[in-house]
Amino acid sequence: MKEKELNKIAYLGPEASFTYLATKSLFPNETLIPYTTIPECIEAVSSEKVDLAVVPLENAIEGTVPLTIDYLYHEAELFIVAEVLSKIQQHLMVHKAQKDNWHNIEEIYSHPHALAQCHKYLFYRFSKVPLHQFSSTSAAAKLVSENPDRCIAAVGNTSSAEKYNLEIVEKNIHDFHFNHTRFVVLSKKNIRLQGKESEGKTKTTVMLTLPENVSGALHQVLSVYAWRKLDLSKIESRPLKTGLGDYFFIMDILADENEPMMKGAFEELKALGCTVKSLGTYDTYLTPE
Ligand SMILES: O=C(O)C(=O)C[C@]1(C(=O)O)C=C[C@@H](O)C=C1
Repeated sequence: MKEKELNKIAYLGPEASFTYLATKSLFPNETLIPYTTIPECIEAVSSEKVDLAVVPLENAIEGTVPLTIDYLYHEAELFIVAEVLSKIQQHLMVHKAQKDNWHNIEEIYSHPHALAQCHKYLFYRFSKVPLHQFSSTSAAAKLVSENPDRCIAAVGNTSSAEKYNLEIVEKNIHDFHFNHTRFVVLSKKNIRLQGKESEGKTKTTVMLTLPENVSGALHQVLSVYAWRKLDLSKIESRPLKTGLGDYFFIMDILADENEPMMKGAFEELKALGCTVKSLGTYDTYLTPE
């Protein structure tokens, strides 16, 4: 598929969310369409309302975004065609009408991942203030902008503060300095995003289940990769939702799925009784800081 055909891109919005910034950095000239939730973004690309969707997959402090991983395994037949890594800085913001009153904040709104990234700050500084989970950081900022009379705050980025005309009253409130989020670009087709300057890293994401009641099955799976010198950059398990103790594994391998060693690995995994689902091979992009 030629890149000029990929012109409608869904993202977790509204405008100014971290996902928006990641999407805009990779697709500056395309039509970006905001959706309220991750499942809505995934559904939009699955039903071909859009060509691609960009959603968060993993954060350096909070780990995997379960909704994204679980939808990719259980609900959708999609491929990852690129990943974008973004630096994340969280700030506390209020309506400009409340800027001198912010020590009396009564409620704080943000995306659950953003609240969790600032857990220590919020706990020590605003321990009695209720925290409300919202669909995104920018949706929380928009809510604050629509309520000038309420002394409420949002946690989010500087773009949200600018877009919704809010006052940042405390900067960099995330608990750990190294805060990055990994976003993935999803497509119905197993294509590779072309024509953009990538970091030069190639990655393949695989989801697999182990054969039942086989001792050492995970060890066998890891040896399939190990003797071929295929470098795993991530392994994680998620519940299969069929019972306690039932899991699927997500593995990222730093290689192209079309390499002979990778093809051999997939064949061997299947012969061992694993189910293997590849989400495709893709490149890594960075958003400018
Ligand atoms: O709320 C946003 O701004 C998002 O784009 C979502 C999201 C996430 O799901 O992790 C993205 C990056 C940050 O880690 C916090 C929130």
